[in-house]
Amino acid sequence: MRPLAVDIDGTLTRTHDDVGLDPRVFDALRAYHDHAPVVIATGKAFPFPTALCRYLNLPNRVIAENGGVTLCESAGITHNGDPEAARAVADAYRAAGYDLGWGTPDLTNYWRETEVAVALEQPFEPLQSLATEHGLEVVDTGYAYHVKAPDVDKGTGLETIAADLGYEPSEFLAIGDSENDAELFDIAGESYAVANADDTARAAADTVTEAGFADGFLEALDEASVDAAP
Ligand SMILES: O=C(O)COP(=O)(O)O
Ligand SMILES: [Mg+2]
Repeated sequence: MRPLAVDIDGTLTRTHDDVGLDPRVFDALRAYHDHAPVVIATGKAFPFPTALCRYLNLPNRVIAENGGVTLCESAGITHNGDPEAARAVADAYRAAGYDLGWGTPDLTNYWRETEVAVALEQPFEPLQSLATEHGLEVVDTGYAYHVKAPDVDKGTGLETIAADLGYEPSEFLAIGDSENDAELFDIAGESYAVANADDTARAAADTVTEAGFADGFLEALDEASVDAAP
């Protein structure tokens, strides 16, 4: 079986409004790990995927902050991107009278080290211009705007983790739902967008599942195991 790189929000969750994990994914991920490595690849800050690994009792193989932070056995923790520029964008956005939109405490950004996330209800245009001014880009995951370095993404994160595990990125199966998964899909050998995926993810994926959210994830696992692997 191929090693697996899987997104969290929109892929392991129940619906768009119920962002809780579908409990069926716990057994599915643990069973997958019995055969091949599992990498959690997310836009969320570092503690979220590491906590997921901890409570699934899986090794810490994590791409967080859209590649801004990675963790794997031998490489340990890596930091990538331009955290100063991301902080400068957040400061300028606030100085212009806008808010990151998460309330207090802001647990979306509290542990975030290399990028900044802004709630989708907040004005996009000023965020986009400030990001461009600072050499950054804004990615819309369907759950947040992420202000990040353009040369860092889940694909570059997978390069780090794959090398650490002794695989090529092209040996991986990737499953996700949004534009922050596109580079992961490009570099993986086999990729599935779940049915709720956005246009960018659908276009980048080899296959779009019939079912959405966790049902789509489980469907992708079934299909991928039929198609054998390296
Ligand atoms: O936090 C987000 O905005 C998206 O997270 P995800 O990459 O796990 O879907
Ligand atoms: Mg997602």
